Amino acid sequence: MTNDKIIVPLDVPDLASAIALVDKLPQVTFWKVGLELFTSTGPQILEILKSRQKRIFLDLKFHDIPNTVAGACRASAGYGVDLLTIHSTCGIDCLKAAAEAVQVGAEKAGTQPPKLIAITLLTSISARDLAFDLKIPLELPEFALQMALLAQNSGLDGAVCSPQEVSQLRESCGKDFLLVCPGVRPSWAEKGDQKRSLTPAQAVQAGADFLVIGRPITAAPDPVLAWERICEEVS
Ligand SMILES: O=c1ccn([C@@H]2O[C@H](COP(=O)(O)O)[C@@H](O)[C@H]2O)c(=O)[nH]1
Repeated sequence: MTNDKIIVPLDVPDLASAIALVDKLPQVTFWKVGLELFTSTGPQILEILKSRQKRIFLDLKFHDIPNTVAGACRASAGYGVDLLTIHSTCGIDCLKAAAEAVQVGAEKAGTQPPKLIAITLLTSISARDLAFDLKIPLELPEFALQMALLAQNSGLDGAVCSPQEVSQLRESCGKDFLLVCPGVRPSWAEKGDQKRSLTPAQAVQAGADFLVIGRPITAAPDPVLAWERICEEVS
């Protein structure tokens, strides 16, 4: 069974483990490469995924000053990946510079630019963490919405949000703004460090374009069975 809405993260320490996971789950069409694997292997994993006709979400969550982030976005766009992340809290100048940089980088490399999407608020942050640790004086849903609108007004293609905020963001940002949801947990899976989760079916019903689901699949005793159960629930 395949489902193009589900992105599976390759959160593993090295190339051999990544290839083993891709081989174990040939049904998965969209893989996410994040900080751990990219730091350990560099772009080699991207070439391997492309040679297997997989779609790629390069989730490096850039957060720096505009000049530095623009350089990183230009370089990333040259890899021909499908999705790329930056934090909304980089600010408007940085978001605008990043949006322009992916176009320039892709054009220079002769590839399609990735969809640039902004992290609104990490799904591991609770309302309590936001208020008491980060001292943000806005209600969590309002903060996530403002971060999504900042990204949209800066010319980005979409946002990463928890499934708990997706319906509100969909209503405010419109149908063409990509909404990608990590923090998705089937009822039978452990939440781990995810603090604002919903089930796969609930996340899709709420308006998510893509679900990022990792450990419930990759750490399951039988990853293929876990994948099948989730695909069934979503369809
Ligand atoms: O707010 C965010 C942004 C990114 N992620 C990433 O998604 C996956 C989730 O993996 P699970 O194993 O399903 O928890 C992971 O790679 C994170 O880096 C996120 O969780 N929240």
